[in-house]
Amino acid sequence: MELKFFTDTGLEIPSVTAEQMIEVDRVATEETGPNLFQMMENAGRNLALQAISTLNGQWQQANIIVLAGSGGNGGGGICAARHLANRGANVKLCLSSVERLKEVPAWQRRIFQATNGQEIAIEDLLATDEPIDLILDALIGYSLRAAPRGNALDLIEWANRLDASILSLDIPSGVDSTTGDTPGAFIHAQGTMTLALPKTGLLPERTGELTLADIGIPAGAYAWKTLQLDYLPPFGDRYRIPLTARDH
Ligand SMILES: NC(=O)C1=CN([C@@H]2O[C@H](COP(=O)(O)OP(=O)(O)OC[C@H]3O[C@@H](n4cnc5c(N)ncnc54)[C@H](O)[C@@H]3O)[C@@H](O)[C@H]2O)[C@H](O)CC1
Ligand SMILES: [K+]
Repeated sequence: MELKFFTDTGLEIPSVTAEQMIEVDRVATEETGPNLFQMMENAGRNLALQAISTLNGQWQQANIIVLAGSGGNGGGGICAARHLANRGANVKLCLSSVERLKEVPAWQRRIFQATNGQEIAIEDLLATDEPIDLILDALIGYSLRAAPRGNALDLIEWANRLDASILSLDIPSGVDSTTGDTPGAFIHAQGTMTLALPKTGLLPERTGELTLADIGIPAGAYAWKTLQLDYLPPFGDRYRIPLTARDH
């Protein structure tokens, strides 16, 4: 099945495999900019705003949990947790693998530690009986390898058992971003905010409501000789736009 993705103004946005998205990231970081810190900041800020919209005016009373992995996906989640905490939201951050945190997500964590938001250990989160309104899923993005295991698996199963609504960053954790396959457990998301371009595996039955977020990548990166994507900037005066996937 091949999916095509359209904005709410009817513009088609090219979709990319994980391999192509990794090349977009390489072109951005090595050739054109923005660098990883800048892209992740845009990802996290957009995710915080998307969380606030999802909570429909109730965000100041809501209990929000951010689940963050050790890579780029987790870094965007930690950044969103900071933006929410900076606005006085009640947000707790749970890291699936503190010891494997990569450099840029570790930097995000360091900044988060200066907010009023709290970090919560996995054991405490799994045992909590506090009501939870919204979970931000930033455990695994396009670098999923095989079925989720270890702490990531425990957190995916925990999140799916609750009544809370789940908003995934880039792709629901456990879903293969190129094929949409699920080699094992995966997050059952009500919404997914994907970054920069839709991924070929963002099947509507897996993503829930799909949103595309601008992380500041310029048209010249998409037109780079190794990519040559047919891309028209879709955002206008917005940073997040609804996307619809259609089967072709
Ligand atoms: N231009 C962009 O779109 C940008 C995207 N960003 C985000 O970064 C992720 C990709 O980041 P990466 O560091 O490559 O890895 P992930 O976060 O996807 O994965 C993290 C981590 O997960 C572990 N893992 C993989 N498979 C499993 C498994 N089966 N079980 C348990 N754990 C698993 C593995 O150890 C990885 O290290 C992308 O999706 C975007 O969200 C950037 O933030 C900005 C630019
Ligand atoms: K995710």
